[in-house]
Amino acid sequence: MTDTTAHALPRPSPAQRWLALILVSVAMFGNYYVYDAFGPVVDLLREQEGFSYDQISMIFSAYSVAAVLVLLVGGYVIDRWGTKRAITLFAVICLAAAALMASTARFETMLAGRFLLGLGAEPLIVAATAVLAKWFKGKELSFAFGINLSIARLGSASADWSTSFASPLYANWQDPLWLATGVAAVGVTAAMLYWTTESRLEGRVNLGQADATDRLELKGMYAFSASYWYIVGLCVVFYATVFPFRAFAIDYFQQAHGLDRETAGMLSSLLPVAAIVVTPLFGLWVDRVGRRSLFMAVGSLAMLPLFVLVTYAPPGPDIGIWIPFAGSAQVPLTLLLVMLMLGGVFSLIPAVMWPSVAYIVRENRLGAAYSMMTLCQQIGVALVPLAVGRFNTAFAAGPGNPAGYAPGMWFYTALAGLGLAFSWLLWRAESGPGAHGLEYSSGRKPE
Ligand SMILES: C[C@H](NC(=O)[C@@H](N)CCCCN)C(=O)O
Repeated sequence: MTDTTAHALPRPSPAQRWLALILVSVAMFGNYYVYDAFGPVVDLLREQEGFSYDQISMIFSAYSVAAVLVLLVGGYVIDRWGTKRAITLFAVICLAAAALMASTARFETMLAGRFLLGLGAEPLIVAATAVLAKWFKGKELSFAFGINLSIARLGSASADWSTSFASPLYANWQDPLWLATGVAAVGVTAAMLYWTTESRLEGRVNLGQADATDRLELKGMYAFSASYWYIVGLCVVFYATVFPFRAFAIDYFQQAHGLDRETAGMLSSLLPVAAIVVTPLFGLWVDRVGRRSLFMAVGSLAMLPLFVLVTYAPPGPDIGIWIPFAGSAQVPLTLLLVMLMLGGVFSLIPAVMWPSVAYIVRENRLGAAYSMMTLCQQIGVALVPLAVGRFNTAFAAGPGNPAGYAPGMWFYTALAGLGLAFSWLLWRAESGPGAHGLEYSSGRKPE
């Protein structure tokens, strides 16, 4: 179909747009569920299969190594195959990865499974973004992105909640991973339904053309401003702290704080649950008042004491919590407050940080800017768990020696300090003459 013929067609109706959004979001739900299904079985792999913390960290990092490699070529696949085929292909890769990880407790197989997951999951996120741009461009695009991310985070929370609603499966390490494979199959089904939907509507509605994927080319990166690189720095240390902490959190709460798996799962789920609810609200607030770099600095400052608190502060009284789908539990006040604070930071920083790039980088370089940011993010997320695993092993962390987890927590604190330094540098740059308007609601200094 020529561009002129496409423009003569009507834009998709709201019902058609929302159907596309739901299908793509279910595919993302499956993606995030599989990613986070590994954390709740860490203790079982250690106890039943004799995995060391070093091996667990390597498995976790294999995702990011694959992500770094695939981010360099993922855009080409999407361009060549089109979003509807690409999204299905990547969802099938996630399904194969989930099945491989569930199939056997051989270290090399698990490593390969997690690597395969990185090859499928990261370009699936890129393809999902391209799909939303196609259907929602000029119509509630930010809101659609927000809903998509909230449904994806529901996948993360559900993986944590599975320690409650699927507790009989946790008699062994394998069954929870088969459940994750089932969820990945639901994701593939959603991706295929999306393929059918788009194919049926082709020639009947004007789906326009998502902007050609602005590929990641290393030449030209020097042209990005210092403010962009400060945001990238914050992105790296922020996610390299939060994602590895989440990966080890359920095991950590069990071993170092004596919680049972269900309670540890519920506590860990507070992070994505808070983000589901609060991220869009922070987004709306910041759009209204601006002050983006200040908000990032405040988020970084709030994160700084949390890992020290969780290590050294007295647990305080037990508090009853209730979470839908997971049930109720008694959790120590200190852990509850720390997780709520971290949930707040996990809502605030992503809500402000990702959109801020759009104010700093020219529109035609945005794709490359986001790809570079994600690539750097994944390098950090690959390296930090290896370091934390090394600390845990070297200091013999375990239920008999909870103090052995402290060096890992100090490492997270050091990263949070680095995040504060990056956001302070950004705030300083954005308060001076070369500012990009991050501090203004409109993104521009009022005349
Ligand atoms: C928006 C952001 N997404 C990412 O950082 C992805 N590159 C990695 C997602 C890993 C799966 N849980 C986010 O989730 O905040």
